[in-house]
Amino acid sequence: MMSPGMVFPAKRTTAQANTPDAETPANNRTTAQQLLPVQQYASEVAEFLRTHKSASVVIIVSDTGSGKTTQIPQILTDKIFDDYFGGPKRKIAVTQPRRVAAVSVATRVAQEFGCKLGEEVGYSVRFDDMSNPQTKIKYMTDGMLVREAQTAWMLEEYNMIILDEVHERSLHTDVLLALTKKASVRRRKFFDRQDKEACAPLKILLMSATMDIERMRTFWKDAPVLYIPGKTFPVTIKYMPAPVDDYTHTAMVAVFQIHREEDPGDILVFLTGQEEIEEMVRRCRQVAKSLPPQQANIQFVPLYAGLTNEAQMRAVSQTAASAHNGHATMRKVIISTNVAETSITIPGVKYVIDSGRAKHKVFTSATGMEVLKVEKISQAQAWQRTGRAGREQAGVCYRLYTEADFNCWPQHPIPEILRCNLSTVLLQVVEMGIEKPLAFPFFDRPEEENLQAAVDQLEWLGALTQKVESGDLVVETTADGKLMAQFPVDPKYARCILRARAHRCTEELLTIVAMLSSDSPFINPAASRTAAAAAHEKFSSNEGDHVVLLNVWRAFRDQKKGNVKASRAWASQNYINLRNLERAEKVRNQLREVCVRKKIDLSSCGGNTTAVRRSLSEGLFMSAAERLPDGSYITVDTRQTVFLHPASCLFKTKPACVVYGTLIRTAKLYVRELCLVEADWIDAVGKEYFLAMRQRMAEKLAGKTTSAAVVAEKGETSDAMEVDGKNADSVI
Ligand SMILES: Nc1ncnc2c1ncn2[C@@H]1O[C@H](COP(=O)(O)OP(=O)(O)OP(=O)(O)O)[C@@H](O)[C@H]1O
Repeated sequence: MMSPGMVFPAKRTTAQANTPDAETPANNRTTAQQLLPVQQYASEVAEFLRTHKSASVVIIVSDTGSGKTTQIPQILTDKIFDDYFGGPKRKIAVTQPRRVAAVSVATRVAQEFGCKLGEEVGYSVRFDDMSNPQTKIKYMTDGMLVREAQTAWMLEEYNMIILDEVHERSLHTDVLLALTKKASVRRRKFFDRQDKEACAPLKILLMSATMDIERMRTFWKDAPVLYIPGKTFPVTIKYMPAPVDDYTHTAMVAVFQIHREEDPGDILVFLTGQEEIEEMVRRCRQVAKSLPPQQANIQFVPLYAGLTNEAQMRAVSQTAASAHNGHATMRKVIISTNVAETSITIPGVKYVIDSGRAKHKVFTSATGMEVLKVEKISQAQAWQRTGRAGREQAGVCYRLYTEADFNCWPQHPIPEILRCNLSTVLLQVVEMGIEKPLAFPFFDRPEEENLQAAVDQLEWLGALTQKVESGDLVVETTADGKLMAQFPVDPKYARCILRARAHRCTEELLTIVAMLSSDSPFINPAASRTAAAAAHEKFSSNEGDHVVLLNVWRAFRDQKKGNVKASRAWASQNYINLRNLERAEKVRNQLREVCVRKKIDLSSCGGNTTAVRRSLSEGLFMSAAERLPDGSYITVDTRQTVFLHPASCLFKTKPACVVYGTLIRTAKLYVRELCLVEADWIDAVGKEYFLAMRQRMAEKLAGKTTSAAVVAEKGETSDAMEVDGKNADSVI
């Protein structure tokens, strides 16, 4: 709907748009760039910003694929904007909710800009920075910008922050919405006090194809909106005539039907999670083996957040094999989670298959549990997925749900901030000097109970103290909390590293936390599962999955003393993914740097893995489960029934007490990344916590407090891994 302040420029032709004048950004773009709607309206963008020069925030909305992410930042580097920015200095941060988008878009824009990646155009994602002080356009994950804000919350380094894909309402984007609002007010004050050199005003630009414009405008007090019309290429939408029971099976049928019947063009399939994707890739490869020779030109590539940067980039870039040059070519099928949902262009993709589902975090403050669940997506997300087709040519999107179903979905996703454990982000916010986190101007305020739960958790972890002053909750980070905030990991793992000082095993904990922050080091090829399992057996441990990771790391490190060739041979013999280990090594080096910088004692326990488990127990005591006499497991704090995940090395040994890294709900509530601990250890650090939690649960049961579920557990939550395959012979 049109709203006041929204500009609909008159349709322009390419020729008009490219007429150079002093008011129009210089046009040295390629023809492909010039054809993009955003480039055709470059002079309107300039006019819009000039008109609203004094506004700290502006909004640009245009269709998916029209050129917001790649073109707007480039246009803004033009010298005609010197006046707008208050001088020639230009540094623009463009945030993305996901790593793969930040890296792939930066790579593309560097090419278009004609520079080496990491120079004028760069990126910064967790554990990987390709930028330098001269970088003008820095694509970065929203999480990285929040991290930078920890040391400079006014973001003085930047003239402009572009919050891209703002519709997605990722946790960090929401923090940045509030933070940039505060920073822009403060910087304006500095500027007006003539401190112009020190701090230019901060400009904020919000972009998306599918944002809730009215709400954004309200939050920003009537921010002006520029709507850029125009599409790149049409995308035909096809719905299912009736609901499907098993979307992975239906997706597979659709893939092979497209391959058989439709024109060349790559296929992007949206599923929900790593296991489901790997399983579909495996089954597809199996089916592909029995295709007639003339149809054998098909390859399957997984894409999910846990893959290394390199593996992700391979999935999203056009390989020589899948280049469509007019001849019968290899058809690439990318099977992805929602990491490919926004911003990125995967060259060659003509068909999108959308399962209509994604794995979301759901947090219940009553139990303190954050669980990953498969849920239906929102309409905005469905449109973003559709938008991955039609970027280089006309496309088709197959929606594996009915139109009637789609029409009932919410328009926008539930913001992550309302559905996740807030402790990590709260620690960052407090470290920025925000002492009253409950009064932080969140775009959508998390329930007070949820915020309080996060503050409590951080207090239990020893990261902060809290007190009530004049009716406000005031928090202060402890010395340990300040250190914990330095590590780019969940505070509970930062606490494990800090506890390792007392047990003299910081080196080992750095390894484990780095390995947990990277993808699995194990390879399990379908064709040689038994051989792989036998090879992995030598790293096994009856102390838990963390010690297994440590064993792999130690074997890897010993191998590294030999030469590269020997290292490769070792990895291949042992079904180990060397790349993932190398990534873990990089992460480890960064964590170690934090220790060196902060003078955290670095010690090793050698073979004494009890020290390692003890450190883990002291960081993860809030995630502990114990065995009951009947062999089942419950969580120690809130007495929830859980199941040990079959992939854990402790699945068969059924220990009396464990701490765990993740909870995942499929048909059952599973705990994963298990470590064997003594009940006494967790009691020693968590006794008061357990008492408090049990008391709280008892009060709730007695109905003394109100309901605490943060998000109503709504929508279908079945996980495809648990659903029996149903026949769907033709879906398109
Ligand atoms: N890596 C790439 N390879 C080929 N073409 C690309 C690539 N990246 C971008 N493009 C082209 O640039 C166009 C604009 O992409 P861009 O990401 O800037 O659009 P957008 O408006 O930000 O889309 P979205 O809202 O989906 O993020 C794409 O439609 C595509 O034609």
